Amino acid sequence: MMNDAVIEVEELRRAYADGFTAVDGVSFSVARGELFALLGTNGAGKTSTVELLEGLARPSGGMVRVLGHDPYTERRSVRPRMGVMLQEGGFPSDLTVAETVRMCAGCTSGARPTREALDLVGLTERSGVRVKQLSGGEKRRLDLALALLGRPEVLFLDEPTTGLDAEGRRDTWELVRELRDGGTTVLLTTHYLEEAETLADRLAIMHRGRIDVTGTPAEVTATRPARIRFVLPEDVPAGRLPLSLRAAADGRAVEIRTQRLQRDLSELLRWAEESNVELGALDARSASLEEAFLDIAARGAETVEAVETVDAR
Ligand SMILES: Nc1ncnc2c1ncn2[C@@H]1O[C@H](COP(=O)(O)OP(=O)(O)OP(=O)(O)O)[C@@H](O)[C@H]1O
Repeated sequence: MMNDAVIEVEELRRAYADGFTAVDGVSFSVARGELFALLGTNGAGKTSTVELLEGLARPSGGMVRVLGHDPYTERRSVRPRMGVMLQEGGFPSDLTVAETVRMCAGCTSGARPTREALDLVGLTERSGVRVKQLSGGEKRRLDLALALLGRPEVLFLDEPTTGLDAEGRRDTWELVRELRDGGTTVLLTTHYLEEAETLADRLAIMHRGRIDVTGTPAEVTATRPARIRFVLPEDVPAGRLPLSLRAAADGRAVEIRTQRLQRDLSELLRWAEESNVELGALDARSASLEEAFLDIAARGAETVEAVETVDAR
């Protein structure tokens, strides 16, 4: 593992009291100033993993280090240096926004001024409003302001943009990116693939307690084939397709999955041109993170792929 890793996880396991193993041998590391996204199907074990990193529970097995410390047994050394935005923040709903921030600032050493914290998340205008009157998205932003109060070195964001509208989501992305650029290490869980694709330096996709694939968004996407789809005219049997493309036909509808999109597409178009065949509903697209995700969700967790096991940074 690298020396400047801010988060290090090796063979991490978490079994609940009922015997269910929610985290089943997870390993990864996050370098200083890196933004790492943890994606996964519902119940994959993301929150169970992040809670171990935050020191909220003791692992059943394996190793966790945050800033070089065990976040559970050495919580006092680590907690002041981390910012945590849980999936559901619990704050007293009768206080106003500003009172809530001030109350939290009271127990945070070196806290940002209230005004600055609210400015960061665009809640300044709402500072006199009671928390219970905030919208869901505004509550998420207040959660984020609280996580940022102590200018943390490492920031844990559990689904930070759930419930935000498109503009709020983009504002949050911008802020998270600025924090990362300023040197903050960020671990983010999200259900929004676009969020991971845009923000993450590296990501991991979890499925049933394990990491199924990990790497940069481009590396993860590159593990999946591109796709060409079209419909053959009624009078052109699939048998007339070039040999290399024939296997993909199912009646008139053809779906070619390929690692060599340009080559196969050129071959197809050349053949169509020469044979004077009009391809219906022609659609060719590169693999996307969404495709990688859906493939993993549809598959078992039996095969573990690592497109990147050594950190590039
Ligand atoms: N206290 C608990 N006792 C037993 N099982 C639990 C407990 N908490 C969570 N689980 C189970 O552990 C599994 C992983 O849950 P976890 O919340 O970590 O997943 P997740 O990836 O964060 O899911 P989501 O995307 O739906 O938030 C789920 O099957 C869940 O039902």
